[in-house]
Amino acid sequence: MSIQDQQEEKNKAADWLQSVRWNSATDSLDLLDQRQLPDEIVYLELTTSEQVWDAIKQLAVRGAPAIGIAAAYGVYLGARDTSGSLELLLAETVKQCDYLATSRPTAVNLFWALERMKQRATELASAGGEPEAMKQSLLDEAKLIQSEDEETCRLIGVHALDLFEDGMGVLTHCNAGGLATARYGTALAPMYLAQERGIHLKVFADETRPVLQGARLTAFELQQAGVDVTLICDNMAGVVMSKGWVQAVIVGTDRVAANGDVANKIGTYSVAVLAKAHGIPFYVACPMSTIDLNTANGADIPIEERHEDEITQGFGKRTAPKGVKVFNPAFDITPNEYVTAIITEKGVIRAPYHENLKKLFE
Ligand SMILES: CSC[C@@H](O)[C@@H](O)C(=O)COP(=O)(O)O
Repeated sequence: MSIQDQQEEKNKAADWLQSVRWNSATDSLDLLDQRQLPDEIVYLELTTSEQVWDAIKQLAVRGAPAIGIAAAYGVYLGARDTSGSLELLLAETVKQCDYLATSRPTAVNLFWALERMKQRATELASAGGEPEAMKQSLLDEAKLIQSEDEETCRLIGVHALDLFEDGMGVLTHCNAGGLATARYGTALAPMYLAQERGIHLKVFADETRPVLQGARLTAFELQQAGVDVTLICDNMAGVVMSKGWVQAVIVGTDRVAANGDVANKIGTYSVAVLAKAHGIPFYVACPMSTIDLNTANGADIPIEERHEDEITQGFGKRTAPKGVKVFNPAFDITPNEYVTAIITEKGVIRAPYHENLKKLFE
């Protein structure tokens, strides 16, 4: 059975909540609408690349690896109705990749996945053959991106768990869990593996203002899995650290620059500073596809700014005066000196990041 078929079998049999699911019966992308969690489990049935673009923009699917996977399927959806030659199909595929790349700017996994789809399309077109076969191969590539991510996340979990001990308190920010990836997550992968192995970790989940990925998603998925999780407001991280309840912080990331600066959900930088002040290690977990050696440092990472309503009337209730000035960056940069280690599928990387990140790709 090919890896793509295995992915589809897994999808059918999944006993965990999948953020992204290819539905071969309807030839559609079934996306878990994360905006509706934890209240409702609703899958959107997407059949066009415009719908995928919108789902990424509106955070129906979010988290760097999951965005990349969804976009890869979006390329297929956008290109599949093209009729005519291989050249036309290639041109349409490239157009779809460029279009989907405009949905969100920070997570480099989006651009990584789209580049991979473009390269695959170029290879297929130059190899010749039937356009229909090329379309199928594009779909297979998207499935491959998804199944590889599952394995990658599991490996990240294995390496990260080596840094933790039974009974430790671990704080996390935002959601870098199964919902943000194909499965397991990055920062949450060691928590799932710890549970499989009977190791007890006590997780503190920051609620993560303004759109509460920590409360709605991290607390939800860990609770569903039976992991010991305590939800705190973002401004409580200092107090739980000062009480000695946290022995490690672990977060995901949307992009790691060549010098080890890390972009992640707004508020991550504050957590890193607090961790340093309390002598607590601050770990960043990510697949290698999140490391961007073409971006020299954090200042060069584009930071998405989102609508002011997320702050002034998030979830439909007005909580700030109309017309007040608002600043709403979705991400911040944690400078590399705050990062104790970066955990990838290939192992644990420590400073000097400039050299060690580069070595990772050699
Ligand atoms: C494994 S997901 C890593 C990051 O993408 C995650 O921590 C994060 O910041 C997500 O932000 P979001 O705006 O919800 O897409």
